[in-house]
Amino acid sequence: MTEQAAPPAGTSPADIPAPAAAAPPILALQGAGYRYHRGGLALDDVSLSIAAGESVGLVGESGAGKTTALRLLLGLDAPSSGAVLFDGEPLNRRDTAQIRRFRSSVQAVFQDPYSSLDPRQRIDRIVSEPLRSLGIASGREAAEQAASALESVGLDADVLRRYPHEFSGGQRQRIAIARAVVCKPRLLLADEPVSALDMSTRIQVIDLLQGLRDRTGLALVMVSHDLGAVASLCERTVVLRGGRVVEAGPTPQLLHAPAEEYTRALIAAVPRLPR
Ligand SMILES: Nc1ncnc2c1ncn2[C@@H]1O[C@H](COP(=O)(O)OP(=O)(O)OP(=O)(O)O)[C@@H](O)[C@H]1O
Repeated sequence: MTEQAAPPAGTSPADIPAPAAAAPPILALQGAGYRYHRGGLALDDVSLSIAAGESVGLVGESGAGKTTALRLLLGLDAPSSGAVLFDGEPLNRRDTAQIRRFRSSVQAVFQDPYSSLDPRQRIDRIVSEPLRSLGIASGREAAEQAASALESVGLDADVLRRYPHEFSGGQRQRIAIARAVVCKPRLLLADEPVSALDMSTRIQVIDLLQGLRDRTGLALVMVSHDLGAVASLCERTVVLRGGRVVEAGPTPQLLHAPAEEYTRALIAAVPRLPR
C-alpha cells in the first residue's frame, strides 16, 4: 500500500497536481514475432522494454534470435506479428517524422569495426554523417561536434583527417561509437561490440561504454556471448532460446542464481566471469 499525505487545509482535490505519468520505455518489443522468408520462426512472442538510462543484455546460444531482436528494435525489419514501440508509439517506417526522431534517439554499434566504417571516407565525414543526414548540423558545427564525440571516446581531434585503415580494431570501434553518440542519442544498441577485439582492447571498450553510460545516462541494449561484458555493463539481462524469452531479471541475480537450466548451461559454458 502507498501512503498519501492529507492535502493542506484550504486546498481542494482539484488544486493538487496529479502525479506525473511515468514515461513510456524508449523502445519495446511487444509480443514480437519474426519469420525469415526462407526460415522458420526466428522470434516468437518476445516482449522486452528499455527505459531511459537502463542497460539490458541480450544473451543466448547461437541462433537464439538475438540479432533478429536487435534488427527489429533498430527498425531494420518489421515484426511479422506483434509490435515495436518507440516512446510508446508503434514504430512506422513510413512515418518520416517519427523515423527522424527515432534515428536521432536510437543508434547502433556493430560487431565488426573493420567493415562498419567506409574505407573511402575520412574520420571527420564518418563521425559527422548522422548529424548531416538527420539535418542536425553541417559544416563547421558538425566538425566541432564530431571532434567532441571523438574526445568523449578518448581520441584526439587529430584523427579527423585520417582514414579507417590507419587505426587498430579497438580504435575503429571507438570511432564507430563516436559516430553513434555524435547526435546524443538516448539509446545505443550494440551487437557483439567487443567480440572482434582482443582481451585487453575488449576491457578498454567496455570501460568506455560504461563511462559513456554513467556520464550521459545513455541507455544500452547489448547482444553478447561474453557474459563478463554483460555483467559489467547491463543491469538487466534477457535470455533467449529458440526465439523465445526463457528468463529475464537483474543481471547479478540471473548470473549467480539462474532459474532455468538453459541459463545455467550458458553460464557454465563460460570459462570464467572476468572481473
Ligand atoms: N537471413 C536469414 N534467413 C533465414 N533464416 C535466418 C536468417 N538470419 C537468421 N536466421 C535464422 O533465425 C534464427 C535466429 O538467428 P539470429 O541471427 O537472430 O540468432 P543469434 O542469436 O543472433 O545467433 P548468433 O549468436 O549466432 O549471431 C536462426 O535459426 C537463424 O538460422
